[in-house]
Amino acid sequence: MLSEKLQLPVIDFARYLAPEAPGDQEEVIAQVRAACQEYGFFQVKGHGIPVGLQHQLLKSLDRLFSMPREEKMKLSYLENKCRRGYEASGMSLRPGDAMPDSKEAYYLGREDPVVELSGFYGPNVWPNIPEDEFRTPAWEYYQKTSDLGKTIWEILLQGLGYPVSLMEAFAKRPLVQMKMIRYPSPSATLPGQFGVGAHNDFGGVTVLLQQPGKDGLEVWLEEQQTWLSVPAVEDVYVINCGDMIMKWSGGQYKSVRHRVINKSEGERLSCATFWHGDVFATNPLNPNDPNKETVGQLLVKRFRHQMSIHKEGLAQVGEA
Ligand SMILES: O=C(O)CCC(=O)C(=O)O
Ligand SMILES: [Fe+2]
Repeated sequence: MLSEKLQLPVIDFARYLAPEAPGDQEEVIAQVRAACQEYGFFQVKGHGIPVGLQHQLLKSLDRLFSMPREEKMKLSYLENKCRRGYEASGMSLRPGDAMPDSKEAYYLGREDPVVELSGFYGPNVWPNIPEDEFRTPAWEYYQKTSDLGKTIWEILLQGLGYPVSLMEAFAKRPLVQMKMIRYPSPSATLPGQFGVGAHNDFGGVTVLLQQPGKDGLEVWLEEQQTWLSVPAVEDVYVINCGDMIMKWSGGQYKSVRHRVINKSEGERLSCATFWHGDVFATNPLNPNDPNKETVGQLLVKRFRHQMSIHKEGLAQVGEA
């Protein structure tokens, strides 16, 4: 079957980050544009994130999720204004899903000293683990993937003919959320239960690290009406566009449905960094867009019920 031979394009970012020949960067921009138009997803090598840091990050996830359940529950994201911290297995259920996700997760975001805008900005929650075993590698990794997310936004802008300078306003105080995830082994998963049920990512660019050798991510191919499995390859990132990008690019860049089924024996780790943009920024993918909806307003619309936003916070982002 055609779908069995299909694979998402693998794009070498070294040619964008450290071009050696004229036209190198333009080539990468064209490859990313084509992939986002066709699949809404692509893979990246030559991204500049050291493989040693990826290993350290996965080790820190292991360390975190191995904590006793009671200790993890003390860090619950539901108790936190900025929704940082721990989400237990069975907490995410999308409308129409038969069963909640089997995954457990831990959320980090920007490290701002005080809670602002009802929780859009604020400090992280750090587990009681020696710093060099969690906080230091996790934070370094957060920053590196955040840089990569920003680079991808720059490339997406240029793909539609816009200058990189638009990023100045868009990246003023960008909302960047990191979601560390552990999936139970297939034998500990209920029949019909997904690691993560089918969904579209909400916002901007997603930078995903899958634990090498632990396949699980599947992407919906509308034309073939089938799910495409994306192999978990060492040092290769999976990138995709969220709904905000699809909306703002007038549908030129796709946001595509995906899900996770842990296929390998044993647990599976992954880590996704979601790069959205400044709370007050408007559409950079069409600066003439008459719709002046902001990143913050779109986020509130989608997550109003999951966030701890009160009236005052809604007014502050212009969503009274
Ligand atoms: O764990 C994965 O491979 C993907 C997770 C995902 O799609 C998400 O958290 O939005
Ligand atoms: Fe996703």
